[in-house]
Amino acid sequence: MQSYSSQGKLVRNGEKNKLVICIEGNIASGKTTCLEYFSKTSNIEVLTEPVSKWRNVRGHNPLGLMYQDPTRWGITLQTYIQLTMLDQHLSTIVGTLKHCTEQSAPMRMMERSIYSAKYIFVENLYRSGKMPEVDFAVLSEWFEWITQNIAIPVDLIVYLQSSPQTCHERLKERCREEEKIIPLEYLEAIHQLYEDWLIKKTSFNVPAPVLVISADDDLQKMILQYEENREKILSGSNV
Ligand SMILES: Nc1ncnc2c1ncn2[C@@H]1O[C@H](COP(=O)(O)OP(=O)(O)O)[C@@H](O)[C@H]1O
Ligand SMILES: Cc1cn([C@H]2C[C@H](O)[C@@H](COP(=O)(O)O)O2)c(=O)[nH]c1=O
Repeated sequence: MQSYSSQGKLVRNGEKNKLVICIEGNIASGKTTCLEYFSKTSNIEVLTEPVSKWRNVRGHNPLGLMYQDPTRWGITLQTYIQLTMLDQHLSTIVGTLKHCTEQSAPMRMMERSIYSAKYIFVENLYRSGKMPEVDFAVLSEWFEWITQNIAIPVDLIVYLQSSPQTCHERLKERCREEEKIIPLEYLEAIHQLYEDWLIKKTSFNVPAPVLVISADDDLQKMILQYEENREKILSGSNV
């Protein structure tokens, strides 16, 4: 079922009042770990990034292909990520939902967003000269059509701000096969794009207020920070 917002955008019925929190941050900054922590809270629907789809679409691995040859496969991966992110934003299917007494949780926490896929990763491929102009133009046309015609509400962005060095260490520890070739410079470029977008606010539209949590700490200290910020996060506020 669908309806239209006052701006004429397509809206998924029943989703109008759901609070949407996006957890943003560099690769291996601790987003999934954060989502796993909050998944223990009642009435929160948790949606992690569909990385398994990006690693296996009908037997193909666009994530792996992109890291091997970004110029050839960047558009393929990013087109698919844009689709799967849109699907996540619009999905009415309940994610990891603990102790939820309602049919659909009043709050959704999701890992990244269609916005960061475009403003961070597509942008990085393009700026680093690894995405041909025509691929960037086609992806941009798709993104603009989607965001102009479909309501993709986000109420709060939680930015896990971490140093690229920390991410590099954690990435090596996590040891995802496709990511073994990621150099520190790649994480530095992603970090800079995140900082320009969410801290300096000089690059692209920021679709929601931003709550910054420093994410270089060990797990125990991160949990303390999540508890200190719990009320803000669950009320969708950064103040
Ligand atoms: N605060 C932390 N301190 C140390 N290691 C962490 C911390 N948070 C996450 N990790 C580990 O770092 C790796 C990346 O974390 P993950 O949550 O998967 O990051 P992301 O989802 O942002 O890519 C995982 O191996 C995870 O267990
Ligand atoms: C959104 C997005 C992600 N990727 C890549 C970056 C990482 O290798 C994985 C996601 O893993 P993370 O630990 O959750 O950061 O996917 C990409 O290349 N393009 C994108 O738009």
